[in-house]
Formats: sequence, C-alpha cells, structure tokens
Amino acid sequence: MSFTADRLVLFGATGDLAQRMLLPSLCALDHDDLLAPDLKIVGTARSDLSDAEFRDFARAALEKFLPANRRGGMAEFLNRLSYQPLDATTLEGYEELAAKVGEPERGIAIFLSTAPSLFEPTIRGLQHAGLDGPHVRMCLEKPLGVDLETSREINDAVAAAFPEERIFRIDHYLGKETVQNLLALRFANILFEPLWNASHIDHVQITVAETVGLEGRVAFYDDAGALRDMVQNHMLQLLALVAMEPPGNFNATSVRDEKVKVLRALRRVAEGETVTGQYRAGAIQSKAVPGYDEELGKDSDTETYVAIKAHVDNWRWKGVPFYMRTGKRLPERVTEIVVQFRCVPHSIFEDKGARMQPNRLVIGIQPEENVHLSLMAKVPGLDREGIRLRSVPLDISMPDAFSGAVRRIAYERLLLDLMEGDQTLFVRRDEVEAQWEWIDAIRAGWAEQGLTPRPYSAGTWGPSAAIALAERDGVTWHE
Ligand SMILES: NC(=O)C1=CN([C@@H]2O[C@H](COP(=O)(O)OP(=O)(O)OC[C@H]3O[C@@H](n4cnc5c(N)ncnc54)[C@H](OP(=O)(O)O)[C@@H]3O)[C@@H](O)[C@H]2O)C=CC1
Ligand SMILES: O=C1O[C@H](COP(=O)(O)O)[C@@H](O)[C@H](O)[C@H]1O
Repeated sequence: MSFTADRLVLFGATGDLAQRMLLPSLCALDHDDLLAPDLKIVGTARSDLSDAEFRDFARAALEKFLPANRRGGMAEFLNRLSYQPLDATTLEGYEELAAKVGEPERGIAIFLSTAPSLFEPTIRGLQHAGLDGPHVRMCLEKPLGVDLETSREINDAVAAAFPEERIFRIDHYLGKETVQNLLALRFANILFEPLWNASHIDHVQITVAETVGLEGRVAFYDDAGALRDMVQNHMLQLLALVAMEPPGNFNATSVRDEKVKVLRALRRVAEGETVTGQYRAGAIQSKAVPGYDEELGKDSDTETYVAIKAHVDNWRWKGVPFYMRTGKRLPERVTEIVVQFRCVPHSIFEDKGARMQPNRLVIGIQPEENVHLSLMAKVPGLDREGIRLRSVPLDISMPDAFSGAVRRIAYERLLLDLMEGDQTLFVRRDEVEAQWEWIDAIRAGWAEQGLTPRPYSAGTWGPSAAIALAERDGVTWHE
C-alpha cells in the first residue's frame, strides 16, 4: 500500500542511535523541507520523560550531533515531537502510545531502534493496541539475530503481524551515497559492464577499516565480533552490489532479487580462507590506545578483525576471489572497493621494454567519496631506446564533481524511504537469511578448528597472516 506516513513512532528514542543518527537525520530532512508537513514523531522508551523533557533531550542531541548549518528550523522540528514512556516488555503503556499517535491521515512508520530481544514483545504490544493494521510499516535496526536460527525467530515474530512488503530492515550502508553510486557506476555507464566478469577481472577487494575501538558497546560487541557485526550485513551487501547481475529496473523487487542470487551463490569458505585478529595496545595517529582486553576489562576470544577470501560460484565470477577485511583500531578509517582488472592479453610494447600494469578501479566510500581509475599512459619523451609507460589516475572526487551537494547522514535517505514506502534500499528476509547461512558456516568452521584470533597492534593493518592470505595468491591489499 503506497502512502507517505504522517506518523513516525521511534522506539529506543533515548538511545545512542537515536541521539547520534535518527533525530539528527530527521531534523536535517525537515531543514530541507523533505518531511511531510503534517508528520508527527512520537518517541518512546522506558525513561519517564514528559513531551517537554523529550524535546529538551532531542535539542541537546541535535546541538551535539548535527552541524549548525543543517538545523535551521529546529524549533519547528521539535514541535513535531512528543513522547510516551513505556516498557516494551509489558502490555502496559501501548494503549497510551496509540492514543498519543492518534488517527493518522495516511499511515504510520514504526522504527525499532532497540535490542532485537525487544522486537517480539514490542510487536505483541503493538498488536494489542491496534498499531499493526495495513496502514503501519515496521522498520528494524540490526542486528537481526546472532545466527540463522535466531534471525528466523525474529523474522517469524515480525511476519506474524506484518507482511514482508511492510517490513523495512535497515543496513545503513545502503543509505550511503557512494554505495548507491556503485549502482550508477555499474549500470549507467556502458564502459564497465562488458568487462565486469571473470574474463577481465582478476580479483575484488572490499575493505572496511575503522580506527575506533569498542566505543562503550562492550556487551554487544563482545558477543558479536567483527564477522557478525560487519561482514554479515554491510560487507556482504557491498559484495552483492558489486557482483550482482544488472537488475531489470531500480525497484525493490528487481534489485533484491539480483542481490539474493549472489548471496546464495557464495561458496562455503574453506579452512585457511579466513584470518581473525584481536587488537593489542598500540598507537593510532600517534595516540596511544589500550588493547581490546583492557577496554573490555576481561580476557576475550572475540575477533576485532577478520579477513576472508570469498568466492561467488556462478559463470560471471568463476575463479575471481573477493578478498574482504574489516577491523577495529586499524591505522585509518577507510571503506573502499577495489576492482583489479587483468593485464592486457598481449603487450605490443614488450619488445620496447615497457612494463605494463593492469587497470584498477577504486571506489572510495568513506571518508573520501571518490572513484579512481588507473590507466596506462605513455610517459612523455622521445624515448629513443624504448618506450616508457606509467599508470596514471583518472580521478573523480564526488564532492568536487557535485559541489554544493549536501553530505547527508545515511539514515536520512533510509528514513525518507521508510516514510514513503520504498523498500529498494532495505534488506529482504531471504537476503538476511542467506547472509546468516554463509556466516554460520564460517563460525562452525572456526569452532571445529579451535581457531582463536591472532594478536595485532592497534594502528597496524591487522595480523600478518591476513597479508599472507592475499599474498599467497600474488595479491597485495590496497593501501
Ligand atoms: N548505536 C549505534 O551506533 C548502533 C546501534 N545499532 C543497534 O540499534 C539498537 C539500539 O542501539 P543504541 O541506541 O545504541 O542502544 P542504547 O542502549 O543506547 O539504547 C537502547 C534504547 O532502548 C530503550 N530501551 C531499553 N530497554 C527497553 C525496554 N524494556 N522498553 C522500552 N525501551 C527500552 C532505551 O531507553 P530506556 O533505557 O529509557 O528504556 C534506549 O532508548 C541496538 O540493537 C543496537 O545494536 C545498530 C547499529 C549502530
Ligand atoms: O553497524 C555498525 O557500523 C559501524 C560502522 O559504521 P560506519 O557508517 O561508521 O562505517 C561500526 O562501528 C559498528 O561496530 C557496527 O555495529
């Protein structure tokens, strides 16, 4: 059912995500006149706040997390907010919540920014209060479970009240501008698609490097680890976007149909195709930082780094490894995709002594948003004894190419799509489950092998075994 929601209910409204991302995104959208004029936002959590206190709380979050030039009209935005205290685990309070939401003109979007253990009781409460009709959409934050089984339990509980076309599963990477630009690059240019296959691509690298450590999310992270926190969702979504076939059009069904085929074609990872690590004390950009165990306050076998050599078993990607790595406390924050092309089949310059290098496409997702294509060119000169070639960059810096464009928070796009009912950038149940199936097999392999993470110093690129993982195949990680 197509409608633009005129009510948004935000569970977990006093939480970290709401303060840092959700409230700032909504206020920024309002600043740009992108919210429906009649949209009302009802926050809810256990904390006993009045409407006025919640508005003060939201104002403080906006002043802290949203740049001043994006919060013009903050007073009008705050006027949209109200609050209902509620413990999601009991049925009490849901009727008061429904009363606060009132009768929408068009429909309601509900965003669960709470621990997944609260999803099931929350849905029961919403059903109890009649907040589950065809005019209600349900948005779920990650993590959706800790494995396939728990993810199915969550999905079943949500499906008991909401059909798939009204469920919006967040992967905030899909809201990032450059991630969407990957689709434009692949499918709005004739240049790449004919080469986008095993005949022309040697390998792909996907890196998500972070400098941060635990950031206070101690219990959550120690139970999750890098594989489940980053690879199960964001990195597999990036891989699917790189590897998928061209969808027939840019809509939710076509795009997600193609992604899920890739996720299902992922080969079970073999022994020796993963490396895990855990950071020890070190220095990042000259600043000393403690080790993981010290931050955690106890010994732990949780991996804060993982590198994987993955394979997509289909015609297009036969024999093309996808190297993925992610870690915390690495030397710099960078998310990028590297597509390494093969060498030309025959060099006409060989007997002139020229050294060839294969072309490489680097898509920078963050912190820099850019596209960098390396091409071979002749070094200028009369070269009487041969010819000299060198790899030169063809660079597009997105901020320069689109100067004046606002750099948005990923959640802005996603919240807008949620309210307008566009599921293209949300993850479908079959995708989540295919992701978990592949991840669970990796974890089962680790358990069988008794694998424990190798130490690496904070401020380095992870354990040396991760470098060896690629170098065994003659591949060097892009730095
Ligand atoms: N923070 C982040 O950057 C990210 C978070 N996530 C996920 O999003 C979800 C929320 O994260 P985050 O905001 O960091 O978590 P927080 O712990 O900061 O906030 C949790 C929120 O849930 C509320 N809450 C807790 N228990 C109940 C309950 N029984 N009934 C009603 N409300 C309750 C809390 O409010 P109160 O105590 O007042 O009840 C608070 O508003 C988590 O699942 C997290 O893993 C995902 C990606 C990134
Ligand atoms: O989902 C998560 O993502 C963040 C990284 O997000 P980014 O947008 O800053 O790249 C990560 O730090 C966190 O551990 C994880 O839960």
